[in-house]
Amino acid sequence: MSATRIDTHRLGELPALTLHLGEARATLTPFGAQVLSWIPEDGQERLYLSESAALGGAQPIRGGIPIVFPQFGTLGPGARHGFARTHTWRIDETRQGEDYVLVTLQLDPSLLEPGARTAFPHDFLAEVTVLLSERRLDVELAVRNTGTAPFAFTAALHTYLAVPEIERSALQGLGGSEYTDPADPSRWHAEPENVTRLEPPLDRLYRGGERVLTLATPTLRTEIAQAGFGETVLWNPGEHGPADLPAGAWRHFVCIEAAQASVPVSLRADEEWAGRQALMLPER
Ligand SMILES: O=P(O)(O)OC[C@H]1O[C@H](O)[C@H](O)[C@@H](O)[C@@H]1O
Repeated sequence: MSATRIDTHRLGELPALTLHLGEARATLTPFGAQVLSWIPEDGQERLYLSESAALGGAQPIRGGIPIVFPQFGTLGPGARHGFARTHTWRIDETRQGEDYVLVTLQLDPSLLEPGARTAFPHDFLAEVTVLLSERRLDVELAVRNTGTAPFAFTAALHTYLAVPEIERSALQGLGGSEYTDPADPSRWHAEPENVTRLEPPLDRLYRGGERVLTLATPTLRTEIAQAGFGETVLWNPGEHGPADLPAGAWRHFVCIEAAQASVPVSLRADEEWAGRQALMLPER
């Protein structure tokens, strides 16, 4: 039996929780319901967090697993990538079993700054569940329409995976899919190769989600699966990236995002949608 525990602490200005299960651990903050670190039982950090990430509770945090909701990118009238990543979620539940540790966080309109509702004036309950087990981390985003009228949204789990050197990393499992530009999903291209070399700048949205991807670096292999989300986005800005990435930092991560971006999710009153991403150590 593994020892489980949840520690509370601070990261910069932000409150944080670290989930422990034996040697495995994951750290998250209620600001954005964002996972910031996942270290599975092999002791190797799998998530990238920028050394220049804003940890003041006002700006989005560059790294970990940002929750994108209710708008992916600029595909709508609201804030870029939505308001979920810049609001503090309520911790709804923490639970520990013999082989897991779980935290659930919630966001609803009562927690939003007034301006955030202008572009998305709907009644909703969003729930993020972070589940740590010895060899995997599961993150789920569930959204319920708690109002009386239908609404639509786009969303993603914008996961930053750490790689020692992006030039020596590859992603297996996308062969046979089609991809497009996430900012303008109109023209689609075939991806004939099953092993995608990661050559930034990279910004691609792939159709389909029912597959297991393997991120392979000279020293680490991580498997990535998703459900509910029908698309996968690969992103790395290359050397001309945003200001909250130090020089050269682009070489040390790739975003592999479980997304629902080009096709919005529509929910009628009382309907719920859920999407998940699992990060896993390969079978021994
Ligand atoms: O800088 P951010 O708002 O966090 O966005 C970072 C990136 O997210 C996604 O992957 C989009 O496809 C990119 O076009 C965007 O640049």
